[in-house]
Parts: sequence; structure tokens; C-alpha cells
Amino acid sequence: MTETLEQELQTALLAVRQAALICRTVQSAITDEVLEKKDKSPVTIADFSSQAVICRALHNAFPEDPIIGEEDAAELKGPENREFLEKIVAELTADGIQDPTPENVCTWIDYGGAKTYSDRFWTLDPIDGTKGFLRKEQYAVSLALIVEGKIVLGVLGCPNLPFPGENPTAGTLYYAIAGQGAYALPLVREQEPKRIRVTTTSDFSESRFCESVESGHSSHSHSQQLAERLGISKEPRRLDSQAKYAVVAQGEADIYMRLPTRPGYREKIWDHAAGVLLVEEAGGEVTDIHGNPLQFDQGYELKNNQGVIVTNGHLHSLLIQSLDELEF
Ligand SMILES: Nc1ncnc2c1ncn2[C@@H]1O[C@H](COP(=O)(O)O)[C@@H](OP(=O)(O)O)[C@H]1O
Ligand SMILES: [Mg+2]
Repeated sequence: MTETLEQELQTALLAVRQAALICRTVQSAITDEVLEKKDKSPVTIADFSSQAVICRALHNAFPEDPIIGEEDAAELKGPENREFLEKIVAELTADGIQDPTPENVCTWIDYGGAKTYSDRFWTLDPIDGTKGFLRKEQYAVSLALIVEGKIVLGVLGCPNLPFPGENPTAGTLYYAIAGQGAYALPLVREQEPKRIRVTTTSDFSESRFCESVESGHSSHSHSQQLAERLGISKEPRRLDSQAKYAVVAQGEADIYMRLPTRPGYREKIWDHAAGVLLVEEAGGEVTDIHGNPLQFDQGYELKNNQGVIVTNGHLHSLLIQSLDELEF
């Protein structure tokens, strides 16, 4: 890749930072009462607001680029949801976004409505780890640029992952450009980015893995079997969202396992693209459970892949070999 992607990077960093700060505001307003009522509206306001802000920024800077986003505005357009749309408008107004009329907000969200592969496109998960967001735990705003099937830029906003040396509530913004390394900076303010790297652990008995909190997203029983087989004795670190990729990329865990819970499920590209590049650029390795590279040229799903295995590289092939012996 000869072009520098400087404009893409600056646009993506600004947009993800803004969206992540909006999500943080909405998350702090979630109360137990809302959760007890099983009312998911705060998360939905945050999802839509995040997608609106990021797609608006991308469309202004790169009007020709398709965006494959997780959300679309179809359900916001009916009269029965007008009040809900007004809440999103109010949130964006409070955040100082210019001209967030109901019509504009729907238009911005729908910029993210591409579904099929093209030679150059963005993929966006406005809130990855919805369940973590609702529990007031980890979640991520995730944005990646894919050119000719290769991830060339990834940005991950993790409002609840502390940046070393900063106030624990500061949050971290991660980014990577293909061939140029992986970096972290505090979410809340401009600072010189810090290069991040995976661990050098080559012995499973010393290693720590991370996995989803939700056993419906990644099989805890299989990971436990595998850990026993490989002699991994440390307790797994469980956290939601692509924050797991960030944790491996910055050397706080050696492995991230995402083991299928049912054979037909296909991973979504927006749940992985930014995280994959972050880990690869930090020196790690990412494949599916069979050791095949993840294919980002198949539409919005990783159609040809099953599960995801992320390691610091040193532990990869042995882990894949041991997985071969498990039934999924
Ligand atoms: N059966 C399944 N297997 C794997 N991932 C699943 C799944 N069902 C849903 N997911 C995905 O898991 C993501 C969260 O992953 P994690 O458990 O690592 O936090 C969800 O993203 P959203 O939260 O954006 O909907 C969703 O896309
Ligand atoms: Mg997701």
C-alpha cells in the first residue's frame, strides 16, 4: 500500500472518538430501573447516534465509499417510532452535532446501509458488545477500511478500557494501518500515540486467554477443554466486544478464542475487521478455528470461516492443531 491513508485515519479517529464519547454519555444514563424493565432504548439511542455521527463524517470526506454498517434507519421512519427518533435527535443536538433533523439523522444512518462487497468500503459496528454496554462493562466502537479484500485501516474506541497512566475512566482509542503498526492513545484527549505489541509468551503454561462473557457467543466448555489439554492454568479473562483484540494487541493476554456455539453461525465482518488489523499490526496472528485466514471479501459475513483464533503468533499453530481434535 503506497498511499498513506492519512486523511482516512484522521477522519476515522475523529469520528470514532466523537461516537465513543456519545456512547459513554448514554451508557452512564442507563439505570437499574431501565434494565429491569428490559427496555433496550438507551442502547438503541447510542447505536443509532454512533452510526449517524460516523457515517456522516465518512460520507462528507469520502462520498463515494460504501459503508457496511450494522444498523439501518428503516424502523425509525414509521410514525410509531417518531418519538424514539426525536430522542436520537435530542442526543445529537446535546452533543453539538450540526443540523440533526429527523430526516438528516435517517439519511446519515442509511449511508451505512451497504450490504455487498466492493473494492473499497468501510465496515462499522457502532456499538460492538451490546450486552456489555447494557451491563456497564466493555464495548467498542469499531470502524475499518477494506481495500481489495484487505483490511488497511482499523480504529477501535474502547471507552471502558483504561489507558496506562491515565485516569482509569479515560478510555482508549486504538488504531492500526496495514504495514505501519498498532497504536493506542487516550480517548479523552490528544496525545502522542503509543505503539502497542503482543506478548512474546511461547509456553501455554504461562499464557492467559480471553473470551466472550456470553457463552452463547463463544463456547466456554470447549475453551475449558482446550485449556486443560494445553496446560493453560490461568483463569480466562472474560470481556465483551473487540476489546478482546485490544487486550491481546497490547500484551495483556496472549490468546483470544472465539469457539463456535452452533455450526451454522457466520461471524459478521464489523465484529472483527478493526480488531484483526490491530492484532496483526501488533505482531500477532488471526485465523479461524481451522487455521484459515479470515476472508473480508465475501460480503457482510465471514462466509468461509468458522470461529476466530487470535494469538501472539508464537502459540498459534499448536493451538490450531489441538482444536482440530475437538468437535464443533
Ligand atoms: N451465536 C453467535 N456466535 C458468535 N457471535 C455472535 C453470536 N450471536 C451474536 N454474536 C455476535 O457477538 C457480538 C458480541 O461479541 P462478544 O461476545 O465478543 O461481545 C455481537 O455483536 P453486537 O454486540 O454488536 O450485536 C453479535 O454480532
Ligand atoms: Mg458487534
